[in-house]
Amino acid sequence: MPELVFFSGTMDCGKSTLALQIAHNRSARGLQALIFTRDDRAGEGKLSSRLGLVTDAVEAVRGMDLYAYVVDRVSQGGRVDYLIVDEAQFLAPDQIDQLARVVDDLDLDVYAFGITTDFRTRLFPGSQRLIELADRIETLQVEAMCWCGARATHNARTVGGEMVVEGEQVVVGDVNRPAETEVGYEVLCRRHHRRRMTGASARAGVLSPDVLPVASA
Ligand SMILES: Nc1ncnc2c1ncn2[C@@H]1O[C@H](COP(=O)(O)OP(=O)(O)O)[C@@H](O)[C@H]1O
Ligand SMILES: Cc1cn([C@H]2C[C@H](O)[C@@H](COP(=O)(O)O)O2)c(=O)[nH]c1=O
Repeated sequence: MPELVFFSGTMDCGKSTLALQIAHNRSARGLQALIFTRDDRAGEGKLSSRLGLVTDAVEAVRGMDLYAYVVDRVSQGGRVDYLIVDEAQFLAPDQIDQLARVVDDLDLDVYAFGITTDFRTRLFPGSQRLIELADRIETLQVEAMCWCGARATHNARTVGGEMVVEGEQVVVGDVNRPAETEVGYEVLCRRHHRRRMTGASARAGVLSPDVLPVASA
C-alpha cells in the first residue's frame, strides 16, 4: 500500500540527507522521484543537505495545488513513481491534504521531511497536518545534540547571538552561524530551551532569573 510518511526531527538531524539517499537508492533501481521543496537555504528549486549534496526540485510555492501538479506532469507524459517533499513544515495544511490525495488516488508513496515545531516550540501548520494525516511518522535515527550532551528535541532561534521567543514563524536560516549573524538557529534539549540557555549563554555562565529552579516568594 502506498504511504504518506512524515520523517521528522529537529533542524540539522539529517532529514535532507535522508531524502537525497532515498532518491539515490530508488533511482539506482529505475524509480523516478518528483521532488518538491519550499524555501531551502540553497535557494529556490533546490533540495540541499549540509553534507554538500544538492539536487533540483520543484518549488512548492504558496497556493500551488500539489495534486494537480502531479496529475499534469503525468498527463503530459512525465514519469512519477513517488514524491519527496522537503521542508514540508512550510507547506500549507491544504497542500498536505493534496499530498494525502496523491497517495490515495494516484497510488504513489509520498515521503515528507520537516521539523515539527518552530523556535517557540509551536507546531508549524504544515507539520500539524502531517501528524494528523500521515500513515507513519518516522523520527530520524541520527540525533542532533544539545550543547549539554542530551538529545536535542527543540529548535531555538537567536538574533544577534541572543535566544528569542518572539517573531515571525518563518525565517530561513541555519545553525552554526557566527553569533553576530542576525538570525541563527541552535538545537537544544527541552530543559535548556525552557531555560533559554544556548551554548553561548551557558559558556558565558549567564542565568536569567527565571532559570532558577526555586519560585520566589
Ligand atoms: N562535516 C560533516 N561531517 C559529517 N557529517 C556532517 C558534516 N556536516 C553535517 N553533517 C551531518 O549532516 C547532518 C545534517 O544534515 P541535513 O540533511 O542538512 O539536516 P536537516 O535537513 O535535518 O537539517 C548533521 O546532523 C550531521 O550528521
Ligand atoms: C525553528 C525554525 C526554523 N525555521 C527555518 C530555518 C531553516 O531555513 C528551516 C529548517 O531547515 P532544516 O533543513 O531542517 O535545518 O526552517 C523557521 O523558519 N522558523 C523556525 O521557527
